[in-house]
Amino acid sequence: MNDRTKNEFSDREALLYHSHGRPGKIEIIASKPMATQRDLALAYSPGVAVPVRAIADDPATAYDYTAKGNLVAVISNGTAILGLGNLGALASKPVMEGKAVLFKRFADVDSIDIEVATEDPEAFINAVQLLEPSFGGINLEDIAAPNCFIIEQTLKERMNIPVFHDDQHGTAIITAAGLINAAWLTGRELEDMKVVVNGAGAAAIACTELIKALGVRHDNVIMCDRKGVIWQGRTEGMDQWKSAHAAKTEARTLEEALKGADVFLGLSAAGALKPDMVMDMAKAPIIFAMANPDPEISPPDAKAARPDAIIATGRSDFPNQVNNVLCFPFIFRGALDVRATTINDAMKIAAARAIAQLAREPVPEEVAAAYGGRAASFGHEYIIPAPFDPRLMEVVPAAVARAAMFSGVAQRPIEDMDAYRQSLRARLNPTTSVLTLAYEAARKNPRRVLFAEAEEEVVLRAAIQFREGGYGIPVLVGRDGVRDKLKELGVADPDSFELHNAKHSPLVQDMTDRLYERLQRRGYLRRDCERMVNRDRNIFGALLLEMGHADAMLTGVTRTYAQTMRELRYVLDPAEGRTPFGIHVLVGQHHTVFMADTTVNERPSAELLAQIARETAAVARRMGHEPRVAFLSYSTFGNPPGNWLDNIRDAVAILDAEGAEFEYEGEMAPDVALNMKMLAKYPFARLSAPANVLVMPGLQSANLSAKLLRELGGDSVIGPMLVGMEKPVQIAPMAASASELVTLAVLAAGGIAN
Ligand SMILES: NC(=O)C1=CN([C@@H]2O[C@H](COP(=O)(O)OP(=O)(O)OC[C@H]3O[C@@H](n4cnc5c(N)ncnc54)[C@H](OP(=O)(O)O)[C@@H]3O)[C@@H](O)[C@H]2O)C=CC1
Ligand SMILES: CC(=O)C(=O)O
Ligand SMILES: [Mg+2]
Repeated sequence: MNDRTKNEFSDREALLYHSHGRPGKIEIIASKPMATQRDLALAYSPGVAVPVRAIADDPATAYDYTAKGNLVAVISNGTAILGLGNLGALASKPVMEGKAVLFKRFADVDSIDIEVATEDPEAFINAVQLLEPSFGGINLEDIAAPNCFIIEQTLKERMNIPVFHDDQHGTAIITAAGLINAAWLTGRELEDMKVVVNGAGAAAIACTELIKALGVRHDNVIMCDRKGVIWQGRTEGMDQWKSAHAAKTEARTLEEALKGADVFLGLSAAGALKPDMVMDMAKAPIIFAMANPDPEISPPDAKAARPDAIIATGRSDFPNQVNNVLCFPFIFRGALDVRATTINDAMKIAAARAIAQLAREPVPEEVAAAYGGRAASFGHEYIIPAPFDPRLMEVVPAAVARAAMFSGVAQRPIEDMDAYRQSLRARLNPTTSVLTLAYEAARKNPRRVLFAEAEEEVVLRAAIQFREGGYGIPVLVGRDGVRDKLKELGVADPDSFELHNAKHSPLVQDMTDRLYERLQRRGYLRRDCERMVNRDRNIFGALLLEMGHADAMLTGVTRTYAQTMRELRYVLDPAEGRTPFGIHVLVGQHHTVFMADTTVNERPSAELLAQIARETAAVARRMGHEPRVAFLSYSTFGNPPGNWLDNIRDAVAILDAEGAEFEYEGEMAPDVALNMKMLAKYPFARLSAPANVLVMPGLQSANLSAKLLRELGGDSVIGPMLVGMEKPVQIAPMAASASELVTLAVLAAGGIAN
């Protein structure tokens, strides 16, 4: 099934995403040096024996000497994979790997997936309980009811670390948060609401229990399963967990149950709710269709049937994503940080209330972009924060940690809550967040980005991703065969891509006139210009940009950087009063460093070094970092002496004279700039912490360093970003991947790099 109409991607792309490069979504990275014989002697035998003995003497020290305290296992037997049913342990692995990386992405929790091939609850319990030494917490996932209840309850009793069945409690917490807000918006009290729950499995039972604990009355809830209403007296297909929620009612079908109901909570399967069933619901009904990947009813169908409804789904591509991803990373973060022995009801309710409260608060400007084009103020289309809202990381773990401390399950209470909240913020790499925000800003304001080298498969894949991610409209430059290639890449409607080919373009005459006007006094004849327009894709593309057929341009994979720059400069000028230059951004989990000028100016003057410092500091700020600029040199404050230092010293003096409003210092060697211990040897230096903006003394050292880091460094590298051109244009590295190209296209369109 190639399902582009339903999803933002085709099935082929989903498979490519998973198989590309290293198969799967997860890898393990060593957190300690492993370079030398001595490192190995410490990491493994004989050094490792020392922590072994320490842990044997005092088991609590495992949290000090191993990764246990920040490590969660995501464990499944694959009996209820999303709403796809029992497809087995192996088939659940992509989901479990996905959950593991979401733990890392959203809350810096290290996580590993474990698939256990048994449907026998006792065998499953035995397997998991034996894993206690390895982990700080256990996240059970996609295990079908009713065995999931037995499994979780037994493991909670037998294990002394948090055990949390995400489909039950993560879902219940986020459902409760959404429901509290939807009730508030529609002027309802929880105790008066008539609720129909469709599904009677892991998620449905736990959601029902939590909303009842929060005030929804037992008599006001009707639960349905595949056989219809679970009514008091029904015997078929029952178990003790369903019986506990059996209703005293004459209704026997979902349709009957929904008459006059205020709320539909769907935790069942795709398409279970038909539009005509919602017609008889109460005024301003609340419809949470949470089955994944496809909801019980699509939001457009629900909206068409009931325009007055508040509608939520489990998906990210509709407003109001009620999905446990909003909960599980953050609840574990809080639980791990206080070394909680369990995740109890007080912690769950604290998480639900914190999430509900966050949605009611105004969204700060720097977070607004995270909401893309969607409503970002509390209302029908925004009852719940989006998972990539960075405030969740600060608010939810802190609420959970506090509740754990008050309810007496925290083994290591937090002494300074303010400092803890700060440390939570620091765990999120701002560049990752800013890139997310840049992506969302692009979705909010989609621009036309010209991909000048559309014959290249990598460029076409980037253009497809760019369009289907909703980041903007790709404008392609390439020959006619490009449409066949689009088809080969799974695009059903290649004609819907705007393609410019100089061979047929009616714009060539006009372009030639413009180029001739620019170049006639630089020794070019009109026929030279005509040839350039017809033959050079960068010149042709830049003219399209110049003439307003695109808002930004991306090129670079078929020619060297310098050659591409030369071609672009026939058409495009630097922005007034600025000299273009390049920035590489080095992104690690715990640090981000901006390095400039890595691409354009061979020996920058003092004035240019000062401009590079100023503008790179501004880019760093736009990406969420308070800049601390170091002017790098082989020499630190005059030692060793040399002839190349004057420019740097003059650049510092220029910034002094103009009263630059960021920290800067120089000249200094990279180890001084980046290492606090070295920096401390120069107490007069005006950097309060290691530098995060490195202004390089010349292109030789800058370009070499950037390329070495790109090829050898463990961190990921963004860029180079070209800044200072009159029009947003980016030159990608020749070896750029499709996702690197998409990032550059987004940065160009979104203005971060300009
Ligand atoms: N948005 C979110 O965050 C989450 C969503 N979910 C979704 O909830 C659903 C259930 O997951 P989970 O509880 O883990 O699975 P379970 O297997 O434990 O439960 C499934 C339940 O759904 C019922 N069901 C299935 N089809 C229908 C139908 N057509 N009409 C009525 N009831 C039906 C089953 O009925 P019976 O008992 O008769 O077999 C069963 O009670 C999935 O679609 C899942 O994706 C789950 C967790 C989180
Ligand atoms: C979101 C989730 O956990 C599920 O659909 O199973
Ligand atoms: Mg699940």
